[in-house]
Amino acid sequence: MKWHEVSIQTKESNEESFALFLNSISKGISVEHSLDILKQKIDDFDDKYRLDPKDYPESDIRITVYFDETADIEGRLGEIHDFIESQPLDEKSAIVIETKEINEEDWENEWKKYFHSFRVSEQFVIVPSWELEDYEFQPDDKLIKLDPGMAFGTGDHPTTSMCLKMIENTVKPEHKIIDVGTGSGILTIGSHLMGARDLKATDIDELSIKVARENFELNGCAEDIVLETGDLLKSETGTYDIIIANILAHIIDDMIDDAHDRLSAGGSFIASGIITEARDDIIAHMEGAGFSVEEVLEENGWVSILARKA
Ligand SMILES: C[S@@+](CC[C@H](N)C(=O)[O-])C[C@H]1O[C@@H](n2cnc3c(N)ncnc32)[C@H](O)[C@@H]1O
Repeated sequence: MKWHEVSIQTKESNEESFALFLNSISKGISVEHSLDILKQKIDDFDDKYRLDPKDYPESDIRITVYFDETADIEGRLGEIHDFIESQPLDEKSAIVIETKEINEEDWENEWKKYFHSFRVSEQFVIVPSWELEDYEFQPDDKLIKLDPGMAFGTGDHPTTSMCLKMIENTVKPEHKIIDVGTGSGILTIGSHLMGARDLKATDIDELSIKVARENFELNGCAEDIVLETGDLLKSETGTYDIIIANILAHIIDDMIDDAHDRLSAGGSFIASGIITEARDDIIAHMEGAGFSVEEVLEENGWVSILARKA
């Protein structure tokens, strides 16, 4: 299978606007940071990784989207140019757009250049499958082994890492959990590492289901997880102690009432993928539906909310 790869280099301050827009016209995005930014974010980055500056974006970030071979790529590029024209973005004239056609197998190798092991929370460490042998972990580390393939969820996006922090503090072995929009499966794997064994992961995208299945096997947790294609909570009939969803604000908004219905008394809703501008509306909707908001994390224009059913 061939894919059209479209990558956009720009300022980090434009990430949120691009992420929202590109997620609305594609199945998912990846974001790579420049060497300067990575060095700020990851301790001892220089020592750990062999650095070839050619592998990293020259601008702050490079956002990449993939369209399958049947997509009207000229039309998509037109939409991207219209978006740039119409939005108040920083340093528009410096935005660089590049396109290329790639084979699926090549794509998997491209990923490996940019995706490295890193600590995402006190206990969770993300380790790509090809770095497993080299990673020197601490006794209390909980390793999420990952090969994200073409699914969203490497852990380096704040919407994912904030969920993992909430999972670390909330999930107990006795909890029954559903991860809606599982992507690479990362949040379900994190929940399994916290001891939960009654787990369900769903996604609307078949490719994510395939990647999640492979990652569950890589982490030795596939047997404890029901993995299914699904649209939000629409066909769910069970009751859960924790519902996790890292999608987008308007989609989270659509599922608040169903989440309340599907939670046991005292159950938790971990909702992420919410832009700061939508935070207050989402909180108001949650409170109106009968939730009490217990924790709000914010990073880089993104918000994650932990709400409890009374
Ligand atoms: C931002 S990614 C999150 C992936 C992963 N859970 C994480 O935290 O990194 C959102 C995921 O939600 C899925 N998704 C989007 N709309 C959905 C829907 N209506 N029902 C279920 N999944 C959906 C997408 O296919 C994508 O895999």
